Parts: sequence; C-alpha cells; structure tokens
Amino acid sequence: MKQSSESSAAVFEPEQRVAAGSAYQSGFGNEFATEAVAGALPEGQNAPQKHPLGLYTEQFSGTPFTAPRAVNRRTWTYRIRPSVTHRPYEPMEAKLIRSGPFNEVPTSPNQLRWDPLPVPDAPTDFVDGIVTLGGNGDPAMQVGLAIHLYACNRSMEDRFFYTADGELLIVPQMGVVRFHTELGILQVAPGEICVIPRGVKFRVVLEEKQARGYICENYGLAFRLPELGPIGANGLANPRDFKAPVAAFEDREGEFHITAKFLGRLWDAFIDHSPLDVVAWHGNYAPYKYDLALFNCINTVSFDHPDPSIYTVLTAPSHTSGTANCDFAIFPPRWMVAEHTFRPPWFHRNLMNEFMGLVFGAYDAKAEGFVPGGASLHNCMAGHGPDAETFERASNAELKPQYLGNTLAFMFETQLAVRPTEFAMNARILQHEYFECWQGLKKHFNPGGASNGA
Ligand SMILES: O=C(O)Cc1cc(O)ccc1O
Ligand SMILES: [Fe+2]
Repeated sequence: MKQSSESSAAVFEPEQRVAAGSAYQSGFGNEFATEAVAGALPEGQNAPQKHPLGLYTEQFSGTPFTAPRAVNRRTWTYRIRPSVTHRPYEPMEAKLIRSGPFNEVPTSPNQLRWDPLPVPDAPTDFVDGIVTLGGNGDPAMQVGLAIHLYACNRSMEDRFFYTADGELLIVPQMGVVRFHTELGILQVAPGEICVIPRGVKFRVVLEEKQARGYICENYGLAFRLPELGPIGANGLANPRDFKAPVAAFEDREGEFHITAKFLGRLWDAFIDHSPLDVVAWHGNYAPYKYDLALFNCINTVSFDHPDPSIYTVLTAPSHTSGTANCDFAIFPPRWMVAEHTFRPPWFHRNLMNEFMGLVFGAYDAKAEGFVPGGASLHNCMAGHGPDAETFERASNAELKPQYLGNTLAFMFETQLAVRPTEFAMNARILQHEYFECWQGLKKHFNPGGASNGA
C-alpha cells in the first residue's frame, strides 16, 4: 500500500491490529526479544554501525544504568525514526487530570465513597476521559501516586500519549480496550489489568462503544511481584501468567499529536508520523497485562480473617522496607471456610491508606452502596469495616463452606494519605451519606452474658 500524508499504511489494517493484539510473550520482567519484520533485530550486539533494514537504534531506560541487575530495566528499540523527530511541545489545557502535590482542597479525615463516573455524552477519548480522584506525593520527587478514573467513548487514532510522571496500572471496569504501544499491542478486558511503563507512548482503541476503569499512576519505584516468604516458590500471581506484547509497528505519516504528561502538566507536540514505529525490540522494559482470574488466592483453612496482604498482586515499594508506595491487592472469587470466625473484613484502622474499587459483583464488607465502577477511600487511621447490615448477617451466618463467586474488588494501598481533588470533593458522584452505613451498628455489650454480637 502506498505511503501518503493521509492516515493510511499497510500496518494499520484492523485485521492485522487484532492479530497483533492476540500474540504475547510470557513472563514477568523477562528479557524479551521480538521482531515484526524478519532481520529487524540485530544479533550479537545492540547498536550496529548501520542497521540492515535502515532502522534507527534507540535505548529506552526505565531505571538508572547502575540499578542492581535484578531491578534494572531497559529495552533496545529498532524504529523507523528516532524519538527526537517531533515539533516542540507547547502547554495544553489539562481538563480534570491532576498531579501531586495535591493541595486543591483540605483533606478530610472522613471515610469517602463515590458512585461510578458517568461516561460522557460528548466524544471523549481515553486521555480526555481521565478524571483524577486524588493522590499523594509529587511526581517531581518520584514519590507517591495519583488515582484516576477514566470514562471514554472514542478511540485515539491520530493522538498518542505518554507520562513521564509515572507508570500506569490500568484496571478496566467496563469495555474491552486495546493499548497500541510503541512496544506492541495489549488487548485488555475487565477482569484483566495492564501496566504501561513510564514514558511508553501509546494510544487507546475501544473494542466497544464505551470504556471505563481505574488508573494508578505510580510516581515511585516500579511495580513488581511481592516476595512469597513462607508461601514458597509458587502462588499469588505467578510470573508466567504476565504477558508482554510482540513488536507491532505503524508506518503512518500524517498530522498527529503527542500529549506528554510531565511534572503534572500536559504538553502537546505535532508529529508528522506515528511514534508507534518500533519494528523490533529486545529487553525487559515493556508493558504487560495479567488476567486476575489466574491469581492463586491463598487464605485461611482454619480460623480468622487474614490480613489482606495475602491478596497482593503487585507491589511498588517505597524506600522504607515493608511500606509500599502502592500495593495492588485484589479480592477475587474464593472459598470462605473459616470456622467460628466473623468472615468478612474486620473493623479496622490503618496507618496505610486504602483506596478501593469494584470491577464486578459485590464486596463482602458492604451490603450496598459500593457498586461496580464506584470507589472508596479510607485514609490513615479512619475507622472503617463492615456496614451494619453485613455485621448483622455475618455475625449470625451458618459457617458452612461458602463460595464467594460474583466478586472482584481491588485496593491501592499506599504509604501516604490520598488527598482528594477538588473534583472528587465537589462532584455529584461523592456519596455524602456514606457514614450512614455504620450508624445502625447497635450496642450489644452484656457484661453478664456470653453474647458475641448481633
Ligand atoms: O475493606 C477494606 O478495608 C480492605 C480490607 C480487606 C480485608 O480483607 C481486610 C482488611 C482490610 O482493610
Ligand atoms: Fe481496611
């Protein structure tokens, strides 16, 4: 097919996009190697004097050169043009995307909960559809995170995005989406997650009319698998179930724009070709996806409700050991078998800060009000736990083995208080009556009796 100044090129055929989106390389943080055209990946060296197919060589570093080998991340790319070939970036309007330091409004010590973000009626792509609920830290310090929601109804065709402020952990809640990235295509459905590393350029194509979900923009050290300790060599999220894309490139010329997020602001640059032009790459700095249904969930087979750290899928450490900048934990379908135990999450106050979302079904601590697409925030030392209805039911339930089927909640648990944005505190989706779900918790104290509650 001829090259023209229009948005057309052989590699942009829909069938080919889908074909490329279904091929993956397996493993977490592996040294991957992939070429979309035979001979595009040099052998035996990274930077040949002249590339045999006329590609440019560019290293893409996700950690300092000197990071310890186990956490060092970099990828060698072989691309049609190097990343320098764009016009200068100009500031652009940021809509509802926000970054640290989060200081628009005072941070309340109250428990907070939100209804799902409505999908806009106006044409809105993934980037314009990002709304920030809150965050902590500061991208300039590479500490903390932002918690965004996205709701969109248009694919990005001629627009590309990257954030230098952090990596993006994306949790779709509605609608299958394809992330067309510099390093290949990831198709991600609700029930799956994906991570786009800091700096990777991408555009988002909707497979359905609408898409919605949650994003953790992690300003700090990258997400990794948690240590397993006494669990042993297997369990939780197993490394081989993580999927990285194979190389897939666009050889497209036209009028395109890159939106860059840098130090909390958005910038726009004109570019006369698609920056998704990496024909081959090798390395361990790459986007990846994971199907949460593959999580090997470990739980009690005796008594008591364990700490939710057993549900950690990925952890982004801080510089203090055992204190995550962000733990990503899930509450997946599972058997509940604990004997003589109050089985739902207990009443709780926590040094750490707990943001939760719900992909589908119901969460076992809340009878109502926490709905798919909704969100809750229990910051440092805020009391939280089962609502009155759940306490009543679980205190009296017959404790036979029970399968908790229709449920997928998750938590971003973070070391610093999550400071809501002005939007989060003033939007109609804020549930001002959230506190009422606990007001029905009655006094049961009976100094003379053996009653254990409701
Ligand atoms: O609902 C929450 O608050 C999250 C949570 C879940 C759980 O199983 C135990 C403790 C906890 O904080
Ligand atoms: Fe909690």
